[in-house]
Amino acid sequence: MDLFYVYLFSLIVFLVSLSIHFLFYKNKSTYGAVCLPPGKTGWPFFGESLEFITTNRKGHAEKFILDRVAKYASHVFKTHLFGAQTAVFCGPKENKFLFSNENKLVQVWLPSSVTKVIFTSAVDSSPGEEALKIRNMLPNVLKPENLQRYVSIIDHIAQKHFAEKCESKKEILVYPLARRYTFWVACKVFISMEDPNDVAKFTEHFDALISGLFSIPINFPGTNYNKAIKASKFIRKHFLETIKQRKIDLAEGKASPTQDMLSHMLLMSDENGKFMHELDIANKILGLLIGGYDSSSSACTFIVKYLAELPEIYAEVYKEFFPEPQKFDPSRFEGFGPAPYTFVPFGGGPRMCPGKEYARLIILVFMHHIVKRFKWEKIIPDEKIVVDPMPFPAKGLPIRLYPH
Ligand code: HEM
Repeated sequence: MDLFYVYLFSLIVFLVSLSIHFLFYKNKSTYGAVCLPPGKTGWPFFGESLEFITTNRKGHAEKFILDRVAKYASHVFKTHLFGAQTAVFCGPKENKFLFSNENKLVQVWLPSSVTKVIFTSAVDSSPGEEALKIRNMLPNVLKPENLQRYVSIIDHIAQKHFAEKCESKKEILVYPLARRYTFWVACKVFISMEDPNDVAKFTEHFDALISGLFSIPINFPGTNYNKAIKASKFIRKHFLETIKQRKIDLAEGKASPTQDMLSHMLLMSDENGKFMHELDIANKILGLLIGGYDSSSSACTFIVKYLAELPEIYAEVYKEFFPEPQKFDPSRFEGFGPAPYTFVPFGGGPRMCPGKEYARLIILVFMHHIVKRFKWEKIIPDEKIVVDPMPFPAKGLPIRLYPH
């Protein structure tokens, strides 16, 4: 599993570092001559983005980070990515520092190029305030009883996908299957969208958004960045229409208050009894889709990849994880786990991923369906891994299926 975690680790480091409004930059005038970490800020405007993107596309996302860690002999270095001065933090000590200093020494922040795609000018709060609202809202929307309600929906979608895409086939592409599955689940669970034509149209726009989100921010017709902005407008417009219709349906009793995240968000008020604006809701749903789509489908794909490479682990998974799963037996977690602050797939501290339980659920259902039905082997033994912005196998991870 090492490779996946290296990629995940570097992505986390990247996300964490991008989202830090670090005091070196923000409070320079207040603190006078601050001690900047070592590093280079590269070319004007481009900074080191081209090198970052190139190493990612070549499948060596970790190289950009590890080269600099070695060169500067430091787990903190400065660079310039996607139009923004950036400090990259890596290593357990540095993770601990970040996770325990949110809103004290560091604050959530996004490059303006990313904010321009995700949010609209009509939102007057900062990305930090937006993230805080999502963090406060999600536990309510994704609380265990709601997740429990979604299990049968998710299971139904997984069954449909495996029946349609795998049952009569000897070979399949895992990555497109995982993406299609996670996107269908999100469309249904977030906004009750299930018409195949709507979902397909939506997927196309969403893919354009994701691939332009972390690209060189040149807003010119034909660039990935320009396509991402257009896609984001299309998706938001669709969300707004859905939200308006849902309000009517809820008022007329044609929609259920618990049917999906959208109903929950519409009916949820803050401590002052204020409800969320329609545009606010549209932005939040878009943010959740961005946070959850690539990450979950990439995780599903890599689990399938590693289970093909590690048959002894597959055999254990097939037997299902624990001899007496219902028994209260905390000793099963004994032994040497990862050292603190070294294994942080969902981040840590106040910014820890608010979608982690939902993510675990959809990944688990996906794995349950594939493991229960098949054994498999990889068709391309050394398939290249590309990172854009999450890691994925360059040819989509073709596998040969062997039904049980
Ligand atoms: C395997 C799947 C996933 C992984 C590995 C993952 C990982 C992460 C990580 C590392 C962060 C922290 C980033 C930072 O500190 O800047 C994060 C934040 C976030 N994740 Fe996830 N995530 C996953 C799935 C999801 C899903 C399914 C959703 C939505 C339902 C989601 C929504 C979010 C949101 C909204 C944030 C921002 C939180 C904030 O800034 O306060 N994630 N995720």
